[in-house]
Amino acid sequence: MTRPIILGLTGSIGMGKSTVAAMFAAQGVPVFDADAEVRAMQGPGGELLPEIEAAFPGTTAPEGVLRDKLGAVVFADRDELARLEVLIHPAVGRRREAFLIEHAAAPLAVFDIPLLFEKGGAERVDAVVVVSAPAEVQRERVLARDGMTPEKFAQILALQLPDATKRSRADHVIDTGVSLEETEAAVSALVARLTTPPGDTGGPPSSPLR
Ligand SMILES: CC(C)(COP(=O)(O)OP(=O)(O)OC[C@H]1O[C@@H](n2cnc3c(N)ncnc32)[C@H](O)[C@@H]1O)[C@@H](O)C(=O)NCCC(=O)NCCS
Ligand SMILES: Nc1ncnc2c1ncn2[C@@H]1O[C@H](COP(=O)(O)OP(=O)(O)OP(=O)(O)O)[C@@H](O)[C@H]1O
Repeated sequence: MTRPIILGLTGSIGMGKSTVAAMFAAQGVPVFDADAEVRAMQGPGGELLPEIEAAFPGTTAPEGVLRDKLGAVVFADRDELARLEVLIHPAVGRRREAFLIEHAAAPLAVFDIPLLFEKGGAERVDAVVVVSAPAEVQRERVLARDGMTPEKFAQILALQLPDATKRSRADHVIDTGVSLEETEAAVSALVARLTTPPGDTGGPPSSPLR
C-alpha cells in the first residue's frame, strides 16, 4: 500500500502546535489531530465514555467527560494518568490507521501528536517537527487561557519532556516565538522541501528525512 510521508508534529503545552497544524492544513496537507480525536471519543455519546466512567466513577456525564474533574485526578497522579492512557491510546491508534487509509495517496501527511516523544510515537513517523518558543512566551500564552493556573501549568510541564530535549530530538524545529507570518513561511518552506522530488528544481537532491 502506498502511503504519504508522515510528519509528526509535536511541542510542549502552548508552543503553538494547533496553530502550526492549521498552517499545514491550509497548505493542503492532511492533518491527523490526536487531541481532537480523543475529544470526539470523550464527547456526547463518545465511544470511550463507558470505559472511563467504569475506571473513574463520577467523571463523565451524558454530555461527555467532565474534563476538570478527570484532569484534577489524573494530572496530580501519574499512576492515575497511566490508567486513563491505556483506555485512550489504543482507540487513537485505530483512528490513526483509518486516517492513513483515507489519505493513502497524499504525498505528505501530518500527525499532530502532543505527546509524540513521551509516548513513543516518534518511531511511527518519518520525521519529527517540533514547535518551540521561548519559555516566557509559552508561560504567557498558557496562563492567559481560561481555567489555567500556575499550579496546573507546573503539573502539566512536569509530565512533558523539556522543550530543549524535544528540540534536540527533532528533525525540524519551527519557531513560534516570531510573527505568525514568519512561522507560516517556515511551514511553507518545509512542505515544499518535503514534497518536491529530488532534481525537480534543478537544485541539489533533497536530503533524506532522517
Ligand atoms: C484528562 C483530560 C480529560 C483533561 O482535559 P483538559 O481539557 O483539562 O486538558 P487538555 O486535554 O487540554 O490538556 C491540557 C494539557 O495537558 C497535556 N496532557 C494531556 N494529556 C496528557 C498526558 N496523558 N500526559 C501528559 N500531558 C498531557 C496536553 O498536552 C495539554 O497541553 C484530558 O487531558 C485527557 O483525556 N488526557 C488523556 C488523553 C491523552 O493522553 N491525550 C494525549 C493525546 S493522545
Ligand atoms: N508565530 C506563531 N506561531 C504559532 N502561534 C503563535 C505565533 N504567534 C502567536 N501565536 C499564538 O500562540 C498561541 C498558540 O496556541 P496553540 O493553541 O496553537 O498552542 P498548542 O501548542 O496547540 O497548545 P496546547 O499544547 O496547550 O494544546 C495562539 O494563540 C497563537 O495565535
